[in-house]
Amino acid sequence: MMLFSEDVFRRRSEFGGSIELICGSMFSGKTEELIRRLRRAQIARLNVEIFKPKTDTRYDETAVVSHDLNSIHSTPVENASSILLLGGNTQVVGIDEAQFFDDELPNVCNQLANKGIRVIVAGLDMDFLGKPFGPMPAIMAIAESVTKVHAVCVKCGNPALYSYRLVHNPAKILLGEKETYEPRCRICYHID
Ligand SMILES: Nc1ncnc2c1ncn2[C@@H]1O[C@H](COP(=O)(O)OP(=O)(O)O)[C@@H](O)[C@H]1O
Ligand SMILES: Cc1cn([C@H]2C[C@H](O)[C@@H](COP(=O)(O)O)O2)c(=O)[nH]c1=O
Ligand SMILES: [Zn+2]
Repeated sequence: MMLFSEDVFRRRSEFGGSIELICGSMFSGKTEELIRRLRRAQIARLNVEIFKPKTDTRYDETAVVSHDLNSIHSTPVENASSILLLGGNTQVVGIDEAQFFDDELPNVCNQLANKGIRVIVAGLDMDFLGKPFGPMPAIMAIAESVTKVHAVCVKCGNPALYSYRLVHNPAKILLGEKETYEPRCRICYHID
């Protein structure tokens, strides 16, 4: 049984580049799924480079870290174009917290994939208002594979697709964890 559609897809694109997107709310397992795919690539002895935006300093300056503290080394970058400066023998590129990158990110992903690189991107599809977040919709449109993962709604236990902000702050970007956000399903998100 195939658990992830990306596995089916990879058989077809073994020798070519591609873009895979992992999206969902906070606590939905995006980072864990990203790390899982990247570790498998490392086990296959492929040259893997991982990037995250410099602004995301939550758990660690240089590592991509999941809420369960599973981690993998990464390079923090100032903007999307910096990702193109990677070493010449890179075969797989991982990008976490893609929603924080600038609008060049889709173009950067396309350039890498067109060079034969497997690009795996993870990020929030919606902000706390339920609006599409940054470059995520554009990456969705150009990706070969899109995996939407769900957290567990903290109110009712159903699959959650929203990140509910618990504090009053209208800024789009507000780093935080459980004290600031909780994952909620459609019904519980709209209740209050
Ligand atoms: N409400 C929740 N629903 C699902 N997972 C949760 C929840 N609260 C905490 N977690 C933990 O968060 C982990 C996922 O973390 P992570 O991959 O960093 O998520 P994301 O990158 O999507 O924010 C889960 O494996 C689980 O242990
Ligand atoms: C919804 C929402 C989230 N953020 C911030 C909060 C966290 O620091 C990250 C998301 O991290 P995760 O790996 O997906 O858990 O994004 C934000 O700045 N604005 C928002 O609207
Ligand atoms: Zn709910």
